[in-house]
Amino acid sequence: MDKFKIQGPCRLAGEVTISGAKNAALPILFGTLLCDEAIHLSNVPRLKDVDTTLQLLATMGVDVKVNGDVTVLAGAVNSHIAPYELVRTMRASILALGPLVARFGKADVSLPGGCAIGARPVNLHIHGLEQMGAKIRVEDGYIKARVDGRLKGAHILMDMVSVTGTENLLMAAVLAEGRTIIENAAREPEVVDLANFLNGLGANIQGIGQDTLIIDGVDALHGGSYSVQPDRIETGTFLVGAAVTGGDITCRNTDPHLLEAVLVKLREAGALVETGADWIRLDMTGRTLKPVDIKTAPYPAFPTDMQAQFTVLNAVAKGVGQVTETIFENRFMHVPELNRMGAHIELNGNMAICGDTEQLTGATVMATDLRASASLVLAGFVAEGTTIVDRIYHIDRGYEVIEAKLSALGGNIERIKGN
Ligand SMILES: CC(=O)N[C@H]1[C@@H](OP(=O)(O)OP(=O)(O)OC[C@H]2O[C@@H](n3ccc(=O)[nH]c3=O)[C@H](O)[C@@H]2O)O[C@H](CO)[C@@H](O)[C@@H]1O
Ligand SMILES: C=C(OP(=O)(O)O)C(=O)O
Repeated sequence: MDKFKIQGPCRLAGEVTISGAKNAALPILFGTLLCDEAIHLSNVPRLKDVDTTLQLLATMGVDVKVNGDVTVLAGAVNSHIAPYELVRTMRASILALGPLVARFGKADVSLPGGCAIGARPVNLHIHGLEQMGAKIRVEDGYIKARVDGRLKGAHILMDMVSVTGTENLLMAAVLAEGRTIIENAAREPEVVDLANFLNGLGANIQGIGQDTLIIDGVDALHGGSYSVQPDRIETGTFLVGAAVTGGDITCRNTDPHLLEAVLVKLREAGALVETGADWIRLDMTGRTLKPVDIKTAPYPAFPTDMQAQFTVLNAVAKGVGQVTETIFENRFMHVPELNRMGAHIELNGNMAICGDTEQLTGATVMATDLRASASLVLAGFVAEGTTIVDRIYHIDRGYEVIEAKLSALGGNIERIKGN
């Protein structure tokens, strides 16, 4: 297993180009299953999760060409099965369910395995599809969905805000007969990107970006081209990196409107933040980092995928900052590791109280999920001495060439190849 070796302290400064968003690219790639004509996608990040998705599509008979951009032709799909071997490495594989059952009337998708950040059930995905007429059994670890003919439009009230749940039902509704209304839909920018992509192929979705989506089903989608939106979480991670190292960075090819809640908190933390149409600069030179209270919640509130990075910010800042996690019940796996590096963070239920830290010191640390791993890398830049971050396959799932981007910004980080 690969590891990162980080020699701290170091300061991040310079320019970095932001990649396409993982959490938008994945649903869009699964959305190509809805259409039998060629679809050309640009700004697709080169990530482990994208490779897994392309592999999954290929096992179903989809023709996939990667040449910088990605061209997908799902004209000759010959399998409706998403097998455990691939699904276990990536929870987003559940997004095969809606498109397969909508277009082919059948889908066997392995239940995603347990994940470190919480139980993450998929009851809302299943219940919504049942309301649209699918018969669903869970058997041998697989969700098996069947429908005779087309799915039927339905009025669906989701009792929790679920990002991939909304995406699955949205994709299913696009080819269903009649009108589907999804209430309490997720409003995350990645849901918006998926909906815009589908409308570009001839879908009829209204209410995009709002919590009620109205979808009038169409008989078929046509081919087309789409460029995936910038990754707001990658952007936010780099910005926090500059904030905690007293740095000065500019993120290019990004969109400040996608991370307003994060920028508010970075300014509150004392950073100078400037934005343009497609760039964000954060300058912390000579400024004092202040702790900020954050509480994660569905968009447009503060994103759970930025919680671990802000926990590091609070650990490093002078004073006490409170981090409340309301989305996932087990998303503080980075806290004991940060404490091993000298942080003073106390866990109390879904709250982390981050006290004053004299100086973080390098240590060997292990992370169990993607953003936790990223937060440990940022902590390594602040720490005095050598930090080894183990199990970085989590990072490779979601950050494109992260060590190259961070090195170019002055981060002293190298990958140690494992077996
Ligand atoms: C690939 C992708 O886009 N992943 C993102 C997506 O995950 P994901 O879509 O899995 O997260 P959800 O929005 O579904 O989860 C929100 C909450 O709803 C619960 N829930 C969800 C579905 C369901 O059927 N039943 C249920 O109880 C979950 O356990 C969780 O407590 O949104 C999360 C919340 O913004 C992000 O952290 C992930 O990065
Ligand atoms: C939790 C995340 O991803 P996933 O839903 O794919 O596990 C994430 O992107 O932070």
